[in-house]
This record gives sequence, C-alpha cells and structure tokens, in this order.
Amino acid sequence: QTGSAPNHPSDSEDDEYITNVSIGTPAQVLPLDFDTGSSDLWVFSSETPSSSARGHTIYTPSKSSTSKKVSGASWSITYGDNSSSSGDVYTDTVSIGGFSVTGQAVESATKVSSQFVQDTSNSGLVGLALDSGNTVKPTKQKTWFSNASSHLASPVFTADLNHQADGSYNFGFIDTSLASGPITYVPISTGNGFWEFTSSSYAIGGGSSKKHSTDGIADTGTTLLLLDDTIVDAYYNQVQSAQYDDSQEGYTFDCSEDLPSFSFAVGSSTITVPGSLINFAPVDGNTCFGGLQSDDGIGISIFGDVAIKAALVVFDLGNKRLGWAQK
Ligand SMILES: CSC[C@H](NC(=O)[C@H](Cc1ccccc1)NC(=O)N1CCOCC1)C(=O)N[C@@H](CC1CCCCC1)[C@@H](O)C(=O)OC(C)C
Repeated sequence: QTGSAPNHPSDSEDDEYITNVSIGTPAQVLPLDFDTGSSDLWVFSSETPSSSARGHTIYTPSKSSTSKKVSGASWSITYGDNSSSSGDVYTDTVSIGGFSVTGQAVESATKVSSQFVQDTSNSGLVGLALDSGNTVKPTKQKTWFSNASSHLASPVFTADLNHQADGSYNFGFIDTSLASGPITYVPISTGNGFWEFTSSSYAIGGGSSKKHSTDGIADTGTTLLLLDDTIVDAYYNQVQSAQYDDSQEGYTFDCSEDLPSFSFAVGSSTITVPGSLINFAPVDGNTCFGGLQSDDGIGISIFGDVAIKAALVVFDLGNKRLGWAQK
C-alpha cells in the first residue's frame, strides 16, 4: 500500500507548506503543516478557545464515531521559533493521501500561542520526525508515518516542495521521476530524534568546494536554510549589496542583484540550491531577505524548505537514512 498527498505553499513567500488531512468518521478535513522537525500530530479543535480558533478549521472529536479519548494523557510542545501549544489526546482514524491509519494519536489543542492563532494557514501540524521526540505523557505516542510504515509497501516517505507551486508527500514509494539526478543516501544519527545527517563541504556559485562539517537536520517545518555563520558570511561576501540587517535579524540585499547558487555535499554528491531560491522575499522597497541565514543559537544546522525545494528528499526509516536527489 502507498499514499500520495499534494502540498502547496501557504503564501507568496513559501513560508510553510500545507497538506489536507482527513481525521475521523465521517472525515473532517484539516489543512496541516507536515513537520519533519517534530513528532506530534496536533490540531486546533472544539477544545481550543474559540477566540484562538477563529479562522482555523477545527477537529471535533465528539462528531467522530471512531474517536476515543486517551484518558489521563496530555501534551505540550515548544518549537524552535518559540511558538507553543498543548492539550489532551484522542485516537482516531487519520488518512493522508488515501492511506488510513486507525488508532492514530490526535493531539487536541486546549492552548495555542499567538503565532499559531495568527497563522490561519494551518490548523495544526503532522510531526514526521522520530517517535522519540513525541511529547505525550505519561505514554509517548507514535507518529502517523511510524504507525503507517509497517503497512506501507516500503517504510519510506518523500518530500517534494516547490517554489510557488504544488508538490507532494508520497508514502511507501519513491517517484524518481520527480528528480533530475540520482538519489544519494547518507546515514542519519537518531540520538536527537531528528532526520539528522552530516554534510562534509559546501560551495558558493561556481567556486571551489570548501571542507566544513555541518551537522544538520532535514526539516520541512523550517522555512529557511540555517547554517553556521562562517558559511553564511562567506556566501553574502559574494553578494555585493548584502548587509546584515539587525532589525530583520538577517542578511538583506538589493532585490535586483543576481545571487550565486549554494551547494552542499550529500555523501559523495552535492545538492545545488539556485540563487533564485535564496532570494527569499522582499522586506521593503527594493530590499530582499535571504533564504540562507545563520543557525546561531539553535545548536544545530537546519536544511529547511529553501534547501528541500531544490531536491527530492527521501526519509527512509527502514534503513535509517536520508536520500537527496537534485530536482
Ligand atoms: C529555528 S527553527 C524555526 C522554525 N520556524 C520557522 O521556520 C517559521 C515557520 C513558520 C512559517 C509561517 C508561519 C509561522 C511559522 N518561519 C520563520 O521563522 N520565518 C522567519 C524568517 O522568514 C521566514 C519565515 C520552527 O520552529 N520550526 C518548527 C515547525 C514550525 C511549523 C510552523 C509553526 C511553528 C513551528 C519545527 O520544525 C522545529 O521546531 O524544528 C526545530 C528542530 C528547530
């Protein structure tokens, strides 16, 4: 068995990617943000204060004949951008791209931080990192993909994210036609619960490859490509109009400047992010904000959507490895 679901950017900046998910019987369809950087499936619900839920689609467990309350269970999560949410837990049938998981933990939000209230693009998240990162207490719950994997044709899923266009999340199979180059696999380290790998070098534009070991995660829930300062400073050194903008907390440059590409090693191959994807978004007038920024203060590098958009990414749980193919 397999599943295939389309995704689309939430806005004109590709800030996040949204996929419709069916929950319960009859199906309640919610637009959710698939996040390979976390491990909780949580939703706005009939238990979310109505002032906070305004503008969001909600899950109402009492309207689902297959919902069950997990008595005594609770959850609470804080993300890298300091947004947060918490609540209680149900199990219900969750279908993604035509593949159904019964008894999936659906975490119902009784509290959401202001960023979630304001971001009406999503009605919650589908965590697709490793099970160890799940926050449900007293009994950790499995991710949708973990529950699905034993029934899927193959314990893999792929992320195909595109700039201002539809993409897909495929489960149980790899559609190599989505890529222009071969898939190169690298092992993941599972200790932190992420899809974490090491990249050994990088290159800027057509320049020579520089040795630099990057310990990073493939994270569909992070908008940008966040790397060490040395790499980021070296990149914007090649952008004549670039400057570090304290108010924007990142590098900005003249929107009309042609940006160099950025390449990172995946095993013995490289993935090249075109400069056009690094011209992330206008901030004001003719000034634009970079899609490559510093990972300062996060403690790990993040290959977020700006990097993933350049590739087909294979999340291979069976072999504990990540695959990257140029698109
Ligand atoms: C340094 S990590 C920051 C990362 N957040 C982000 O990347 C948010 C995502 C977002 C988009 C639109 C609206 C609201 C939020 N974007 C962001 O901070 N941006 C500021 C710079 O311009 C681009 C948008 C993050 O916290 N990612 C979360 C998932 C994310 C999904 C959207 C809701 C908020 C939570 C998760 O992947 C995570 O915590 O990863 C850890 C491992 C860092």
